[in-house]
Amino acid sequence: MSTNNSVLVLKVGGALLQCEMGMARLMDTAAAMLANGQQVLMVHGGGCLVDEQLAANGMETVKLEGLRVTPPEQMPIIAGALAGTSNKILQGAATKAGIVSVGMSLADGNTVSAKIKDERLGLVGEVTPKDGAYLKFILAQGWMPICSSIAMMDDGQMLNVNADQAATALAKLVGGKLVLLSDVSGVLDGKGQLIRSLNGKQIADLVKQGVIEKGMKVKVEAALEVAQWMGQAVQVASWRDASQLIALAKGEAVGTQIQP
Ligand SMILES: Nc1ncnc2c1ncn2[C@@H]1O[C@H](COP(=O)(O)OP(=O)(O)O)[C@@H](O)[C@H]1O
Ligand SMILES: CC(=O)N[C@@H](CCC(=O)OP(=O)(O)O)C(=O)O
Repeated sequence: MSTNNSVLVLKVGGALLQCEMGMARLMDTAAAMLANGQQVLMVHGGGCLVDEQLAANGMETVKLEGLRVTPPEQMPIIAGALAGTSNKILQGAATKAGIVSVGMSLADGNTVSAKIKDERLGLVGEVTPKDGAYLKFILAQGWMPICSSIAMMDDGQMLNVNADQAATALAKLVGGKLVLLSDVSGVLDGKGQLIRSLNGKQIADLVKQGVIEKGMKVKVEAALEVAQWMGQAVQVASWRDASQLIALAKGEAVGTQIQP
């Protein structure tokens, strides 16, 4: 099991929240890591829960290159689904696994700076690292922060941040090792086969060919940014795959390695 000093930043995608067994397995893995002295920071999405909540309120989901267009009238529902329901579902699973967690969002503790990313996307945020004191305090207690991707501007306006991009900013802030866990075993090629390793040039080619698209495009670009920042590979793997979780806990490479 990995015992290095760096923080493990685990980002989990929203589909996990609809899989009781997946959550239990992941939290058991995290509990074992924490018991071993590994600091773990969990960052989560919840895109599918947002889709459901918007539909239940008669609202439409529009995405542009993997990012949700966020009109002001949708913000309360999106914040409720991400900072509320998704965050608390995960906290419940963590608690059940014996983990002491702190549910939080990007808006807490002066952790990041947030601004509007692109006017065409509405209230979608772009965040940069600001102050790591709050997170470091939580981590130093052996507790696990569980962070949603709702951020806030200086004027108090809430913003919706893509959760992979949220994880990017937090990984940079704590100088952590980033692992992006999704519902697929990693980046897949045109034939559905797992690609073990990718560099920036290969990513650009696969995006151009349309092999990497939507949420995965956002994900690999976020991964590449951190890989280059940290000078070490970022992993894209699956929370679904029990063997990948075991390998991850041992500090082994899993899924796709996004190379700096
Ligand atoms: N080349 C690819 N390899 C794997 N998944 C891909 C690829 N291109 C697009 N995708 C899609 O990206 C999804 C993962 O991105 P996303 O839905 O944002 O995940 P998450 O919610 O876990 O962050 C996959 O479920 C798949 O539908
Ligand atoms: C701006 C933007 O796209 N925000 C995302 C935030 C949640 C997310 O990223 O969830 P997943 O990790 O499950 O995809 C959204 O509203 O869906």
